[in-house]
Amino acid sequence: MKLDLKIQPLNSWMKINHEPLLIAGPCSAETEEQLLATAHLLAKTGKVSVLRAGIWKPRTRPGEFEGIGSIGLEWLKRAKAETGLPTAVEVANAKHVEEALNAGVDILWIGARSTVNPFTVQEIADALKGVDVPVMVKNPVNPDLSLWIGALERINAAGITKLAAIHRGFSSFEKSAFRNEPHWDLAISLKTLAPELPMINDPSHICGNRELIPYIAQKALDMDMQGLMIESHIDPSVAWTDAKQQLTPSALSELMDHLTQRKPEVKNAEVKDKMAELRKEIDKIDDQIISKMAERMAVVEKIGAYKRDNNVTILQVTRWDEILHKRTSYAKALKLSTDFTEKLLELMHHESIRKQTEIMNNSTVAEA
Ligand SMILES: C=C(O[C@@H]1C=C(C(=O)O)C=C[C@H]1O)C(=O)O
Repeated sequence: MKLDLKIQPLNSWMKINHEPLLIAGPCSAETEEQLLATAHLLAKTGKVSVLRAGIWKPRTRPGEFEGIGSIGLEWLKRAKAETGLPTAVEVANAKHVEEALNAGVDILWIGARSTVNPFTVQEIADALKGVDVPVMVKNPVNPDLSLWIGALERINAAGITKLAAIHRGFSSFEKSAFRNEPHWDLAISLKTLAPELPMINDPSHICGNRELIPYIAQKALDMDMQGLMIESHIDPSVAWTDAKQQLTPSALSELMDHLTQRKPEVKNAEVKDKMAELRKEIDKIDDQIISKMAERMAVVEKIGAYKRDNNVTILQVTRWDEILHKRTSYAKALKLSTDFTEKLLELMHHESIRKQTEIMNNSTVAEA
C-alpha cells in the first residue's frame, strides 16, 4: 500500500546548484562572524544549494548551549543576502515557525525530537496552515516508521506540498560505531511507501564523527536518496555544538568530489539488456523459493494436525535448535551470511508456529 501524500517534485521548489543536492552549514549559529564566514566559504565551493544553521537547539541536558535564538535569524538573513544561498532552520514550536517565516527563512525542518511527539508536530502543522514554505521532516529519535509517516501526514494535511524527509538515524541502546543507527531498512520502507517523497540523508547525525561521514554519504546516494545535509563549521575544533562531526567547508568540498553519483535509471542499452537477463534469472529463482516455501508450509500443516490429534506441543525447542545449527552451517558453506540465514529461519519458524496454532485451534480431525 502506498501513502497518500500530495507532493511537488523536489526540482520544482529547490534550485539545485550542484549534484548531488547539498544542504550545509554550522550545527549552530554561534556568532555573526562565524555564520557569515562559514556561509561565504560554503558558497565559494559552488557545491552547496542551501545554507543550514541551528538557531534553537534541543539539548538532551540543561546547561548546554541551547542556540543563539532569534538574533541568529538576522545573521542568516545577512548570509543569504551576501551569498545568495537560501536558508533552512529547525523549528520546534509555533513561535519558531512564525519567527522563521517573518525573517524570510526559505526552508523549515522538524527535528527528530519533535517528530517523536504528535502534539508538537500538530502545533507546527497548525502554524503552517495557509503558508507556502518547504518543510523537511527528520525521522523520529526512535526507530518507529509510523511516527515518521504520521509527522509527514500531519504537515501534508496542513497544505504543505513542498515536502521532504530527512534520514538522520535512530537512537539505540546497543553500542555502535554510529551516534545514531542508520536503520536503512526504515528509510527504504518509507521510500517504498512514498516513492515521490524526496529523501535527504544527514550523515553528520548518523555518524557523530567526521571519519564515518564519507561512507554514509556514499551509501545514501547508492540508496537513491535525493540529497545530503552535512554540518560544516569554519573551525570545527572550537564549535559550540557537535564539534566532532562538523567538517570545514574545504573538507566538505573535498568529500563531495570523492562521492560517486549513480542514477536509478539505466541509459546504456547493453547494460539494460544484461540487467534484464539477470532479473529474469532472479524472477525464476524467487518463484522457486516461494513455491518451495508453500510446499514446506503444507508439510507444517500436516505436522500441526498430528500434534493436535496426539496432544504434542507446537514448539519443539530441541528440533528447532537442530534445524538452526544445520541450516546456518550449510548456508555458511554456500557463502550466505549467518545473520541473514538466522533472520530468514526465524521468520519461517514464526510462520510455522502461527500456522500450527491455527490448526491446533481448529477441532476438525486431520485428513490421513
Ligand atoms: C514443524 C514443527 O514445529 C515447530 C516448527 C518447526 C519448523 O517449522 O521446522 C520446528 C520445530 C517446532 O518448533 C516440528 O515440530 O517439527
